[in-house]
Amino acid sequence: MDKLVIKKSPPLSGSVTISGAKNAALPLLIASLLADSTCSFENVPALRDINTTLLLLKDFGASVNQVAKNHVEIDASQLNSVTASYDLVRTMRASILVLGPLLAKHGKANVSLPGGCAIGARPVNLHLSGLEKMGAKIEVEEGYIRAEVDGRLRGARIFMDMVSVGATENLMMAASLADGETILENAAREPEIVDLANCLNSMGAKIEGAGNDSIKITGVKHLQGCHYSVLPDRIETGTFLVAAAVSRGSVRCEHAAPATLDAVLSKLEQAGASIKVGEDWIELDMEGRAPKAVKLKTVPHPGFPTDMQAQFMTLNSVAEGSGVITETIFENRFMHVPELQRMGAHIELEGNSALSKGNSQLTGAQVMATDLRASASLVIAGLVAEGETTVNRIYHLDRGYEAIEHKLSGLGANIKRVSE
Ligand SMILES: CC(=O)N[C@H]1[C@@H](OP(=O)(O)OP(=O)(O)OC[C@H]2O[C@@H](n3ccc(=O)[nH]c3=O)[C@H](O)[C@@H]2O)O[C@H](CO)[C@@H](O)[C@@H]1O
Ligand SMILES: C=C(OP(=O)(O)O)C(=O)O
Repeated sequence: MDKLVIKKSPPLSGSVTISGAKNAALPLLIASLLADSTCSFENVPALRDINTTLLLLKDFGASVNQVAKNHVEIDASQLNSVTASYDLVRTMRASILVLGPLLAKHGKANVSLPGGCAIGARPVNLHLSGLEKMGAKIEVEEGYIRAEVDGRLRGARIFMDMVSVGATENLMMAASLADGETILENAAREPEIVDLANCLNSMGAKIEGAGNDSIKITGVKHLQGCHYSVLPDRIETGTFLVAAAVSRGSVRCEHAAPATLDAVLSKLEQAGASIKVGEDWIELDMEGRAPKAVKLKTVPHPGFPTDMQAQFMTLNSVAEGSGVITETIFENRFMHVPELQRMGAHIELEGNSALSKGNSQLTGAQVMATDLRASASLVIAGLVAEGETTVNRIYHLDRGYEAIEHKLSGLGANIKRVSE
C-alpha cells in the first residue's frame, strides 16, 4: 500500500489549483441515474471515490465514457441491474445515494447497507423514512436495503429531525421524479446541495429553495441529460489554506469558490492570517507569523464544517496559545488526536471537545489514519515536524484529495509518495 513520506518543509509558497468537490461530484454522477439521455460532467476530481462511483454505475449497466481526466459522460438510460453490491458500497458511504434515484426511476432498488465507519455509526434512517413517506416499501435483510414502490413515488412533506446532507440529497433526487410536490423541512444547506439542485434543474427538475432549510420539489415525469461543471472543493481549499497557515507561508488557491468558505476563512483570520479573496481565488499570507489557536465548534453549513476539524486540530497544536475544538456532527471524529499526540502535540480530550495547549514542537513519526480528513491533518503536521513523517495507509487520502503530493510539492513541500 502507498505511503507519503514528508520531511520538514519551508513555509508553503505559491499557487495551487483547486479540483472539483468530491462531495458535489458524487451525488451529481449518481443523479445521472435519473436522466433519459447522456449527462456530461466537467471538473470531476480524479479520486478513488469517483472511480468507485463510476464502477457502481457501470455495474448497473450504465455506459460511462471518460472523455478526459476530469470530464466524464454517463448514459444511464438503460440499466440491467438495480443492485448495489456490498463489495462496492463498503468502500464508499455515498453509495447510499443511489437508493432514491433507482427507486424513483425504476421502482426498485437493492442497496447494501454501508456499515459503520471510523468517524461514527452514520445511520441511514432519515433516507429510509423519507422514502417510506413517499410510498416506498423498504425491508432490510441480509445486509441489504430492499426497496420498491408500486407505480411512482408520491410527493410528501418530510421533516428530518437531524440535518443530513446525504438524506437531503437522496430525497431531493427521488422527489424530482415523484408524483406531486415534496417539501423537505430541516434540510441541509451545504453548497453541494445547491450544486445538485442546480444540476437537477438543468436536467428539467423543478426545485426551489436549495440552500435554505426548506426545499420544495415539484416532481416531473422525465429528466433529460445535462452538461454540468462540478463546484470547486471547499474542503480541499480549506486544507491547503490551513497547511499554509501552519507552515507560516503564503498561498493562493485558484479555481476556488470563496463564498462557500465563510466560516473557515473567518477562523483563519482569527488565527492571524491575512486573507484576500476574488471571485474564484483566495490568498492567505501569514507574513511569517505563527498561527494563533482558535476556538471552534463543528455545525451544519453555514457554520464550521466537520470536514475541516482535523486540519484545525493540527493548527491549534502548533499555534500560540490554547484552543478548543468541539465536534458535534460525528461521535467519533478524533482519531487523528492520538496520532498527533504521538508526534508531540499537547491535546487533551474531554468528551467531544479537544483542548490544545499550543506551541507544540512536533517531531516526525510513523503515523496512520483511519479516515480522510484525519489523514490530511497528519500530512499538514508532517510539513512542520522535525525530521521525517511517514503517513501510512493513504488509501483514505486518495479517496478525497486529487494528487495531494504533487500539489503540495508545487508549493515547496518536501513530500513524496512511496509505493510498496
Ligand atoms: C459524500 C458526502 O457528502 N459526505 C459528507 C456528508 O456525509 P453524510 O451525508 O453521510 O453526513 P450527514 O449530513 O448525513 O450526517 C450528519 C449527522 O446526521 C446523522 N444521520 C445522518 C443520516 C441519517 O439517516 N441519520 C443520522 O442520524 C449522522 O450520523 C451524522 O451524525 O456530510 C457530512 C457532514 O457535513 C460530511 O462530513 C461528509 O463529508
Ligand atoms: C467524511 C467524508 O466523506 P464521506 O462522507 O464520503 O465518508 C469527508 O469527505 O470528509
